[in-house]
Amino acid sequence: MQGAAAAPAAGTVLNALATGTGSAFAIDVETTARVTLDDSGSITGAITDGDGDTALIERCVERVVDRFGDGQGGHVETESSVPTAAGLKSSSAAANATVLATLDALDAGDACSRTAATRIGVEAARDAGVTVTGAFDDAAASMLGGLVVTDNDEDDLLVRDRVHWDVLVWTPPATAHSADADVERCRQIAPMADHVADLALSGEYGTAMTVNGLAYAAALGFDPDPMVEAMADARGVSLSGTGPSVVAVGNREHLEAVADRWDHREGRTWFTTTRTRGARVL
Ligand SMILES: Nc1ncnc2c1ncn2[C@@H]1O[C@H](COP(=O)(O)OP(=O)(O)OP(=O)(O)O)[C@@H](O)[C@H]1O
Ligand SMILES: O=C(O)C1=C[C@@H](O)[C@@H](O)[C@H](O)C1
Repeated sequence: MQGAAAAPAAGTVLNALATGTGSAFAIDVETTARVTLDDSGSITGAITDGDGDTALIERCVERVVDRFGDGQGGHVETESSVPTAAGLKSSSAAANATVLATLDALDAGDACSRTAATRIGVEAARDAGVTVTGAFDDAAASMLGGLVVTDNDEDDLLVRDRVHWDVLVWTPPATAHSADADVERCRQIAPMADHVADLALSGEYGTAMTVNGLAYAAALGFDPDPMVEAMADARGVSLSGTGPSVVAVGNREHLEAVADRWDHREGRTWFTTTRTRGARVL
């Protein structure tokens, strides 16, 4: 019994750590998961070309088998072009790809809606301790594609919209695991997060992103300079997730000027686009 699926990474409009309301959009880099199920009764995981923690993907297989299978064991392996712990939702992409690949292996894709599949990955992320709120915002953006606004306390989708932006990403060499973020500091900026939620719910995504980026950079101790350097040429720019990546959206011509300014920075500055298509079975 074999299955395979791929899911995209995402960038942030509103980080949910302050209030539980979050917003994110899918970007065109993805993680692929291949799942083989057998009668061994135990589940193992591997990351191609990586030695990261496989607890999340193993837990995803386990949760899907518990619900739709018959006690199968097996193996899951992911391959990814999404940098890990960089703020680009690598965990959500890995979880979604694994959940869909396992459903595919069980031939149970029709028995589980995409929203239900997203919630299984979110529960697995909570089990594995790689998230603060469950990150239903990141997971829904990755699973459904486009831009979402969500209530992460209830794992509810509030808005799904299509956006068509070029996206410039600066990924510094450092990493920052979401689970290690200073949640108390983030809660102190709740009034700003409420304002960002209002902007996002009225479709002012670019401005929402920029206010979010400045507020979270201040709360989490990141340098606001890359955002200041982008503001004149980007529709919106934000620290993504709990950092350290910074994501600017707009059109390519204007973002080239931002890329020139970011190029001297340590790490990688790279272009992608938003993505309307979410996760897919291969
Ligand atoms: N390709 C992958 N295969 C398996 N597990 C992965 C993969 N990518 C990420 N993970 C899991 O997700 C964890 C990283 O989650 P974390 O939330 O810290 O990073 P992120 O999702 O990239 O960041 P953010 O939530 O700020 O966007 C890793 O420790 C690992 O357990
Ligand atoms: O772990 C979490 O709960 C989160 C992590 C970041 O990606 C945030 O952007 C997201 O809103 C919530």
